[in-house]
Amino acid sequence: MTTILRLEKLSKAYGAVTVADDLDYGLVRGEALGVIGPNGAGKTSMFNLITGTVAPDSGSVHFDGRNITGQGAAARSRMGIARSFQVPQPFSGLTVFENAMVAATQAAGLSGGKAEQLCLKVLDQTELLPRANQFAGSLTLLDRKRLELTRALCARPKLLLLDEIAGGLTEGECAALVATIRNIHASGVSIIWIEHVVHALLAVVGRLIVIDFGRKIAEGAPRDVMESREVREIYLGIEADA
Ligand SMILES: Nc1ncnc2c1ncn2[C@@H]1O[C@H](COP(=O)(O)OP(=O)(O)OP(=O)(O)O)[C@@H](O)[C@H]1O
Repeated sequence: MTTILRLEKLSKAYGAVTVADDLDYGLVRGEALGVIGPNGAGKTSMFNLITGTVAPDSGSVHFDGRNITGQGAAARSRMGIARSFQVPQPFSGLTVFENAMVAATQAAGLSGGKAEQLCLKVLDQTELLPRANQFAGSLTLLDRKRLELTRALCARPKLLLLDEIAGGLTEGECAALVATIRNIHASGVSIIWIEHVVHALLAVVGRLIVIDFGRKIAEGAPRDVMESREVREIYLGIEADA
């Protein structure tokens, strides 16, 4: 078992607001890790520190055997780190296929037939192939989320960061999205998934961490973590001895 990602004593503050406080954990290659925590706990900031759009005040990020702390976002993307955003950000005036092609050419650096082949493979995996010629702006919320996954996968990532991708979906749509994410994970991509829709998260991840005020306050098997005093007290806002 090798570690694909390691955060070492990572800290970041915006003035008085601490978004990362000595964050320290690793991700095994091929693992799916879930992240939960209250609003404003610093979860998205953690993704910004991993993707390199934000620099830490101290600590380091290691990916695929290299210290990448000094690397920018573009370099990290080329190394194999991709993310989906909380609010899907497709090019609405382009078709689904064209959106995928932008990612395959810009992020994966492919061209011509190779880029097209990758797009078709990913669209099949994300179940968007039947919508390939539809404008992104006309997609349902579920399909916009699938397009967000498609764009991230067309960068050919080793590590996929999912930021609250299940929010706003109906139960049935959520189940369909979970099936797609399980499929992506089964193909070998390592995943870190931040999610408030906990039952969706638990259907995919093998380990869970809890972040509060930028600190990792619990970590372990999902069921143990969900039943822990820290989660009851801080995440669910229930007194531990209630
Ligand atoms: N660039 C910034 N400048 C100043 N404050 C920031 C900046 N980015 C984030 N913050 C603040 O840091 C805190 C953590 O934000 P972050 O988005 O990381 O939390 P989160 O856990 O992802 O929250 P949510 O679950 O609501 O998405 C918030 O109080 C936010 O307002």
